[in-house]
This record gives sequence, C-alpha cells and structure tokens, in this order.
Amino acid sequence: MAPQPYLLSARSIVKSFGPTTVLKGFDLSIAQGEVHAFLGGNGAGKSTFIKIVSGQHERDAGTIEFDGETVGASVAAYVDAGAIAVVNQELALLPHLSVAENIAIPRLRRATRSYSERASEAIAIEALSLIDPHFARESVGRLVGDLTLHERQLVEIARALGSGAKLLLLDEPTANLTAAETGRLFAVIRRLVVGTGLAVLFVSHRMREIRQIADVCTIIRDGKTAIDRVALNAITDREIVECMGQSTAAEDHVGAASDGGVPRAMPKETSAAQGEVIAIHHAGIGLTIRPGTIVGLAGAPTGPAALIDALTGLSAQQTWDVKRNDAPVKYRSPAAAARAGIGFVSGDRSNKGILATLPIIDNLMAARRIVEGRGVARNDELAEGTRLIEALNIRARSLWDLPSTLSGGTQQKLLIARWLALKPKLLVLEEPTRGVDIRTKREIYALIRKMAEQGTAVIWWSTEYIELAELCETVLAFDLDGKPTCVLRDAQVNEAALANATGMAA
Ligand SMILES: Nc1ncnc2c1ncn2[C@@H]1O[C@H](COP(=O)(O)OP(=O)(O)OP(=O)(O)O)[C@@H](O)[C@H]1O
Repeated sequence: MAPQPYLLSARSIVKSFGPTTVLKGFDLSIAQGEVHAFLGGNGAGKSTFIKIVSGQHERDAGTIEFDGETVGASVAAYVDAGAIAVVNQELALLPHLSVAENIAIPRLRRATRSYSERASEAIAIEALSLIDPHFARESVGRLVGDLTLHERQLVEIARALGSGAKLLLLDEPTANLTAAETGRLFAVIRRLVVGTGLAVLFVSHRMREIRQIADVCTIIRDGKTAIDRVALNAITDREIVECMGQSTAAEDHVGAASDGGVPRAMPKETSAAQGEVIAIHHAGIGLTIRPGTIVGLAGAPTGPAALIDALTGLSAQQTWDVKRNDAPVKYRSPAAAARAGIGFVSGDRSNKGILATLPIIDNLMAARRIVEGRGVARNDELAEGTRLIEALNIRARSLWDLPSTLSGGTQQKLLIARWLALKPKLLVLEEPTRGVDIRTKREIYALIRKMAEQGTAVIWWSTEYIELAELCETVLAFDLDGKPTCVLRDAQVNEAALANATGMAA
C-alpha cells in the first residue's frame, strides 16, 4: 500500500527578516487526524513558521504542499477558504465588533448570503459552546474591546475550533487558560481529531500538556529541524530538552520540563524583612505580605484580577482593602502605583505591556521614566538598557529595533526587565512566564527570587499550579466565581491542594 500523503508538507523553508535568517531550510509534515506538537526554545522560529503556513508571511524559499496541492507563494488563499485556521500568540480580534461578529464575519468571505445578526449569533454560540456554553450565552453580544484577555483568548480559540478547518495552527493556546478550560479545549480537540480527521499543530512550552494532547512532535532548533516527526511515546522529556538545546538549564530539573514536582526553594531571610508590610483584606480573607515573600494567586482569572486591580490602580472600583504599614491606600492608575513603589507586569502583553511603536530601549526604560516622572531619555539609559538585556539574556540585534522583531517569549522577558533595576517594594506579576521556554523560565524564577531576597515583595498570578508550588510559600486561592477561598501556606502549597481550593480538582 502506498504511504498516505501528508495533509501539510513543508520542505526546506527559508525565511529572513532583513539580515537575520530565521528559518534555514526547515521541514515539517503533518498527517490528517493527528495532534502534532511543535517544540523549540524561544526565538527558534515556531511563530515565523506558523505565520508562513497561515498566510501572514511569505516564505523566501522552500515548497509547501497542502491537501494534495502544491501551494504557490502564499498560503493565504487556503486560509481565506477556511481550510486552515490559526490562533496566534498575539490575539487578532476586532475590538469594536461584537463577539458574534468576530466569529461569524470571517465566514462571510465564503458565504453567499448577506449578513444576519441572528445567524451570526447562532454561529458564535455554537462555536463558543464547544468550550463553554455558559460563556457562549453570556458573551455573544458583548464588544470584544470590553472582554478581558482571558475571555478574548476563549473567543479566538472557539472561532478557530468552530471554523471547520482541516488544519488548525495553535500557537500557545493554553497560556492564560485555567486547568479546567485547558481540559475542555483538549477534549474538543480530541473529538474533532477523531471525528473529522482534523490535524492540529500545537505549540506549547508546557511538557505535561504536550504529552496529554499530542501524538507526534517536531523540534525546531535555530531555524532547522532537529527532530522530524517522532512519536511522543518514543522520546523522553530529557531528550526533548536536549534537542531544543536547553539541557544545561534543565539539567537539575528535567522535572521543570515535565512539570514534575520540584521542591520549592524558599527565599532566604531578607535584610529588609523588617520593612514595609502590605495588608490586603476582602470577603473575610486577609493576608499580610512582608518584604521578600513571594505570594501566589491561584484560581480562575476574575478573582486574582480584582486584587491586582486594587494593588496596581488598574480599576477605580476597588473591592479589596489595601494597607501599607497600616495606612489605607488607593491608587488612581498604575503610574501612580508605580511611583509609590508598586511594579506591575500585565499578562496582556500586547495591549498593556509592550509599547509596540517604540524601540526596545524605550520599552526597557518605560517604568523608570514613570517612576522618576521623566518624559525624556537620559544619557545613561543606553548603558542601563544594555545591562538589562544582558542580565535577561535577551537576544536583540539593537536596542533601537522595535519589540515586534523579538519572539513572544523574549518580549515577555523585556517586560520583566523593566522592573529589575528599580527595586519596587511590591512587584505584581500576571503569568510572567507565559510563552517562555524552559531555560528562560528558570532564569525568570532566579531573577524574581533575587529581587525577593533584596526585599521586594512579589505577587505572582499563574494558571500553572506547579509553578506556584515551586515558588511560593503562601498562596491565596480563589474559587470559580472569583471569591477568595483560603490562604495556603508552606507544605499546604501543592498542586492537589491548589486544585481543590480553586474548584478545579478533577
Ligand atoms: N518581523 C521580524 N523582524 C526581525 N526579526 C524577527 C521578526 N519576527 C521574528 N523575528 C526573529 O525571528 C526569530 C524567531 O522568532 P519566532 O517568533 O518565530 O520564534 P518562536 O520560536 O516562535 O519563539 P517563542 O517561543 O518565543 O514564541 C527571533 O530571533 C525573532 O527575533
């Protein structure tokens, strides 16, 4: 019997941006009815390849065959025809349109009937119900611009899942999803893969998740294929990490790669342990945060978001009481909070983090300029910028390049770098390791621990309970309705207890 042709076969793909060659003769083939993990370190070229296969970039060289046809210069026609759907790392919804319009309008490109609001709502509810029927009914008429990042992510995933495509490209779809949502997403993917022969290319840095959902993997390293279509049950986590070129960082903890249980390193007693104390209180739950402690927030996004709003001045509506050294505080804006010593790294990287039209140096200096109340650059900023990108191992060609020239994980490091030299009293982090590879994750853990040792108190919201269990001696848990449920301490901070306390136990 002749071997089955692949649904997608990309061979010898080359792509450069100016003088930088990102894909250097890369190969990847995906069969019908498989979930294919696409693995590689930050900046290896995964998103670039996905953008080529989804018609957002054109390749410089190489061949692509899709569904038995040789594809010309661009894949865009197949995307427009609905055969290929993509969820990019940076979401691509239109904020001034409703959820229903965002889901239904792309289908009108191939529809023969005129637009109908009722038909759009029905299409959107069907797509969203794949993930969450309650959210489907509640969100369909809302403007996308009014949704949280997390809600937008659900909409974008539902749009792709419900599109009827033959190939689904998912670039880090689970960053920012709760464990329950990830479980539902995986169930839908499995159903579609088995039922309709859907093929899925799935990018994630979370090894446990990859093993849960994917059948085979391809590993990209420095723009070339390091491993081509290997069954996941034929390769160990350690081998994967080695192939990605990340073995030194993961040496002590292949557990980090496999998300396995890693003992938590407690921050050392800080010299500032007697410094400012921050107290938070709401709905019968209170917590005192001392300098040098890393406090985790666990649970569905609404709960942590309300606390983060209060701590950083993000919203005028403040449900939490916040006191610093017994004095109540309320900030009008994140800038006001920053000037009062509170740093913030938003989980909404593209809308509330990266300054997309300003070069890397301005992105690095943004927090310092706000804290110091300066609108203009200072001479020594270039030296400080260079120190920061070295400290975080950020691979940038020039400090004058735009952040869009950096990979997603590298942009994440840029946001953290902003606060490194400022020694804030409190640093509030929303999913700070979103989209970062295993090595970078360990680098970020070390940097934040060091800041804690120097006296910064840290609030760390993460949807990855293993991360909270590794880093935090105290975790504030929230239930699915956003209410704080309890404070877990020391030995209580483990994955099972966190899942229980947040209503996400299986
Ligand atoms: N528009 C661009 N101009 C210049 N360089 C770019 C551009 N887009 C991407 N790059 C570079 O291409 C390389 C690969 O980036 P890409 O986003 O494809 O990596 P990735 O594997 O998806 O990484 P991550 O896991 O961080 O998302 C990076 O070095 C990045 O800086």
